[in-house]
Amino acid sequence: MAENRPTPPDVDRVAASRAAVAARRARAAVKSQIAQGKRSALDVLSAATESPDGVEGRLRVTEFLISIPAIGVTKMHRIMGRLEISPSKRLGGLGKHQRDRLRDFLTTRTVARRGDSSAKLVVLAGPTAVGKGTVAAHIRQHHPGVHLSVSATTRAPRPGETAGVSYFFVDDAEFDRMVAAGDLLEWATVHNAHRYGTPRGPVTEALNEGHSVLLEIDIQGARAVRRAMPEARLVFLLPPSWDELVRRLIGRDTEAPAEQARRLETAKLELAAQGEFDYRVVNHDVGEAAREVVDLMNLRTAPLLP
Ligand SMILES: Nc1ncnc2c1ncn2[C@@H]1O[C@H](COP(=O)(O)OP(=O)(O)OP(=O)(O)O)[C@@H](O)[C@H]1O
Ligand SMILES: Nc1nc2c(ncn2[C@@H]2O[C@H](COP(=O)(O)O)[C@@H](O)[C@H]2O)c(=O)[nH]1
Repeated sequence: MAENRPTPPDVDRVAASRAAVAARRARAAVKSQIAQGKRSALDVLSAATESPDGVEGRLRVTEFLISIPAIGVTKMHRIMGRLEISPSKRLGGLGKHQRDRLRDFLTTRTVARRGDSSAKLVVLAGPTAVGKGTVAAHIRQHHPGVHLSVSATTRAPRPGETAGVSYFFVDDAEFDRMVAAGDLLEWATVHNAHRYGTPRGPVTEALNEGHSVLLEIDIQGARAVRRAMPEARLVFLLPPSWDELVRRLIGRDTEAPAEQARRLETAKLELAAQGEFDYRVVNHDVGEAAREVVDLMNLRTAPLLP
């Protein structure tokens, strides 16, 4: 009889295995809440962030994604690759940038799937001097329903530009801080000169509140948004011709000749990237181009690229 009594190590093992079973059941319950729509994936991610060793924090990212309706194994692997998260990671073990990418992905997916046709993330990009800023300013003035993201930049203000409206003008140290804190949805060094970035918070907040958001950014930024938020619509603004683009750049008279030449070199590469975009809009007339872009925010009239 005495030799059948559990020894202390046996008792520990039994307790550990009971705890493991209970933890597995708790994780299965969370997954089924997500699958049945009783709990949002964003809510589970927030709980995992707050308490990395809690039930949600112990969920593997792979099982978390698969429990989301309409995400199967193939799609899950594609998403993991795009978000650059290794399959062994648990929600609570994600680095800040990985967590930000996952949250951005879930936010745009949620907005897109709730069928709110008025809430779209649209990226307007195109070569230098094509008129992105002019078209964006026209949209700000005539289409108040569109939320225009205000970028941060390390370049100095130009005459007529207003801090907090045209850009948030910051120094290098502040830009470094924003990058390190994960405050930027994307950022890039543009024309080999200054850094520009999209503040993350206002974009996700506006989308969650059901507003359309327009980002007027360069092509590197557009590519980064596509990676972070695949539901975003990418619009490429084209000049009526190369000569007109050159005329606009020189006519704007905001860059010295050397900088103009550098921007035109970049413009050739940027024009070659137009095929990566979902839509193209030719900027013959500012009002018409602005209307086309706004139409695209509701995905109504403009044709999809082949
Ligand atoms: N449809 C248009 N017809 C004629 N001129 C235009 C048109 N759109 C913009 N412009 C002019 O072209 C010049 C460049 O426009 P803008 O500064 O908006 O370009 P951008 O694409 O924002 O440039 P960058 O990327 O270098 O900041 C400006 O002088 C602007 O007034
Ligand atoms: N990647 C990003 N590019 C941005 C952002 N904000 C603006 N831009 C682009 O920078 C160039 C130059 O702008 P300028 O005002 O100095 O002429 C232009 O192509 C903008 O679209 C941003 O947040 N991210």
